[in-house]
Amino acid sequence: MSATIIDGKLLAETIRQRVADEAKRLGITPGLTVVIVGEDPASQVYVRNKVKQTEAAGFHGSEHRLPESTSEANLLKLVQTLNNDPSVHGILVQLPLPDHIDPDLVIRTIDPAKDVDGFHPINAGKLAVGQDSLVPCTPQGCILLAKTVHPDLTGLNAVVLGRSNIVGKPVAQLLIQESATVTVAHSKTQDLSDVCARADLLVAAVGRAELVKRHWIKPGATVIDVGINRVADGLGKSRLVGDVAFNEAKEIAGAITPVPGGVGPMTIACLLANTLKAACWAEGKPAPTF
Ligand SMILES: NC(=O)C1=CN([C@@H]2O[C@H](COP(=O)(O)OP(=O)(O)OC[C@H]3O[C@@H](n4cnc5c(N)ncnc54)[C@H](OP(=O)(O)O)[C@@H]3O)[C@@H](O)[C@H]2O)C=CC1
Ligand SMILES: Nc1nc(=O)c2c([nH]1)NC[C@@H]1CN(c3ccc(C(=O)N[C@@H](CCC(=O)O)C(=O)O)cc3)C=[N+]21
Repeated sequence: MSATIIDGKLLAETIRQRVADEAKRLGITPGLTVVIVGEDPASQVYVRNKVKQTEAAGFHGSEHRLPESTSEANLLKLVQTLNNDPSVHGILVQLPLPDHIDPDLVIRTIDPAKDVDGFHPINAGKLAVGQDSLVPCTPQGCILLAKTVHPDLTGLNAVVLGRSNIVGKPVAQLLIQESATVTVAHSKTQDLSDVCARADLLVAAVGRAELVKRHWIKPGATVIDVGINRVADGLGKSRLVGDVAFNEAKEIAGAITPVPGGVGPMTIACLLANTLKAACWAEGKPAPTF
């Protein structure tokens, strides 16, 4: 039997529409600023989509492109200027940054109230202790996609493959909050395929093209594929694949997200939702949830 393909593009569209409607209803024009240093190709894809969708939602979008050679001090100065600009409700500094810039220092410099990525230690800490915060976008997207299959995640055996601060760890935090039973696997995990094969819900966020094979998946499981990996298509061009070998995985999974068209679009939808939340806080209005 072939798995249900979870349509992230469609759900993302629905959420973006709701966010746009709420902003309009509240009479707020949220402002989102993206800062990009250098020319990382993954970031280019993300920024292209983001800019289109920010404007389509009626938000104010702006972009700062800095050359690869920009100094850390220069970037920190820009972040401080944006922190002090009341028309900017959300600040996103594209990662990865060039090697001469410390990403943790940059993240810590962003005002936590404008940290729409949810990467600041204040926001990571609030998420860990269950306080209202700006929650990382991709992990929020993963939960919303999983809930299209399992509206209640209580008691499910969830395996998160990957333990990064931006995806794996916050996904695990959100799943704990949803009362799933959570295992976090990573590059030091023994018997990785067996661990994954026990999952009712498998979230793959490793950044290894098509690492997760058919036999890693429990029959009927729900698979959320976070990976965005660009590989050669053999015809001199490139295509995107996930961390899951989709064609074989869909033969055994109960439901699976595609790449593209799965988690990626949800990340941007949740970014807009976070920006609206930050704007509501700034204006002293109650923030809607999605
Ligand atoms: N769809 C979207 O919106 C987004 C997609 N992404 C994509 O998600 C993927 C993961 O991103 P990110 O979390 O930033 O990546 P990181 O490289 O920061 O983390 C990767 C994690 O996977 C683990 N890992 C790597 N290789 C293996 C392996 N062979 N076996 C087991 N575990 C392994 C690492 O383990 P260890 O800790 O032991 O090193 C680490 O915990 C990437 O493809 C990225 O492009 C990222 C953000 C948004
Ligand atoms: N500070 C920061 N925050 C991030 O959230 C962040 C980042 N830096 N750096 C790069 C990664 C990667 N990422 C993606 C988000 C959406 C798509 C996306 O929209 N993908 C679509 C389209 C892909 C295509 O067709 O080109 C899809 O999967 O369907 C891709 C990649 C966010 N990231």
